[in-house]
Amino acid sequence: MKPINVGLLGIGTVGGGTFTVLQRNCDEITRRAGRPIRIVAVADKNLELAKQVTGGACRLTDDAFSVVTDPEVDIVIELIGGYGVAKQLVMQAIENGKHVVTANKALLATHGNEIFKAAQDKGVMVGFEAAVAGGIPIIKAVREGLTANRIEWIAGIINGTTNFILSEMRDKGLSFDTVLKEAQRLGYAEADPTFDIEGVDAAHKITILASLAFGIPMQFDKAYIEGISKLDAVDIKYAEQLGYRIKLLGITRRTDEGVELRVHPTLIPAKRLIANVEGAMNAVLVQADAVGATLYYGKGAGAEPTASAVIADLVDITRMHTADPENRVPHLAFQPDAMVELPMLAMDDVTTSYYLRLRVADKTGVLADITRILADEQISIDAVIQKEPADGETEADLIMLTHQTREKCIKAAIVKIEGLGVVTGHVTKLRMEELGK
Ligand SMILES: NC(=O)C1=CN([C@@H]2O[C@H](COP(=O)(O)OP(=O)(O)OC[C@H]3O[C@@H](n4cnc5c(N)ncnc54)[C@H](OP(=O)(O)O)[C@@H]3O)[C@@H](O)[C@H]2O)C=CC1
Ligand SMILES: N[C@@H](CC=O)C(=O)O
Ligand code: NA
Repeated sequence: MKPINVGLLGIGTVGGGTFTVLQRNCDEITRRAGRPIRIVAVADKNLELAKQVTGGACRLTDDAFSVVTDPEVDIVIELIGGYGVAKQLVMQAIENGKHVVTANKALLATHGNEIFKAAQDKGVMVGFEAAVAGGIPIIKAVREGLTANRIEWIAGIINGTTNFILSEMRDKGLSFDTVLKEAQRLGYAEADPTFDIEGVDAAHKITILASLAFGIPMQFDKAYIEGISKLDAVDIKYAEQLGYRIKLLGITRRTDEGVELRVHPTLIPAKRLIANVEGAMNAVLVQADAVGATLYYGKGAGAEPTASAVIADLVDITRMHTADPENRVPHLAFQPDAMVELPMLAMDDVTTSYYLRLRVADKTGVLADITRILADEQISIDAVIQKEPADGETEADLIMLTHQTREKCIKAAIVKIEGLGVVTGHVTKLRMEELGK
């Protein structure tokens, strides 16, 4: 059977893993794809690295544009990253009639609408399984496995680096910087690790999932994003005492008023499976009307787990290569008037429960003042813990869990609470999600 020819752009962590797994499992992959998948060209700025990984088994170049114009290439795999040259390469590959596989969630979340439109017009496929939750086949699950369902919400631990940092800090008492360096050494972190830490990478991924789930265009610019850099170890401890774990979650939910799209540290009941996802592992919980809740768990980062998803797309495209473009699985389920029917919800209008931590004077009447402010904003309290002041101190931590309320109400209450003379400094606010019954 005639092989399908692949051009690989970028042979770093994921590119290297892809080359290795394709070679190692060559026979099985060929059998499953129905024909051999052959890497005919590799482009990387570092030719020495390319030589080392490939053993010189194919054409090597430092000019990625020569690969996307190469008439011999059927599928281009983009594993360079970023939105600059990667976008030009992907657009040129499509323009030249080549199918594309990419792990680049930053590129898709910000330019996906343009890329998928170009691919649709040209009748080529764009595979992006590796772009969300690495090796977990979540794109396939949402696009194909759950296709009968009306998806209600998706919540996921979709950044391995931050989950690894939170787990290692909690379990081993290691410092943030030490664990981040380890995540970089293990190849989990983005080229710019602030994308991981500040929640941007998770926001890219949840933007893609929201598009797939609700049939809306990618709207990364409307995502609310808060990372873990301001998370305090004391809140992780108090959350545990209250029976919760703090995880950086990407959440998207269809409500009557619009679509929520948000990333922030979130308290989750410790008994939920997803609360026990540790290290660089990812997990995505999908709530859908027919099937109910389904949970997908696995490695979201690293060379071979991500390669597994890249190669799954290669095999898919190889199988569908000859199918009529009109009858392939659509890239996304775009609906022309989805924007009107399903506007994106501003963060102020999102409803959730909250964990509040305040530093208060150890005086009578303090709690009454605070609860009055919350009541004025129609916020009801679920639980309160007041810590004893440490020896020699006159202030103590007060932790409150609220029932569901709107973000704008909690913000208004916090402004008033911070204005009380008995409250020192800022109120720490973390969001909570029950994620099931
Ligand atoms: N690492 C992971 O676990 C995961 C990564 N991803 C995504 O996969 C993509 C690749 O990530 P990763 O493999 O970690 O990144 P790496 O930095 O390890 O690999 C990228 C490679 O591309 C090379 N490169 C950069 N610019 C060019 C260019 N203009 N022409 C040719 N080669 C170039 C780099 O060379 P040099 O180093 O010399 O710049 C490097 O070898 C990114 O989009 C990332 O977000 C997705 C899921 C998981
Ligand atoms: N930096 C990302 C890599 C995979 O997408 C992560 O840590 O999850
Ligand atoms: Na995936």
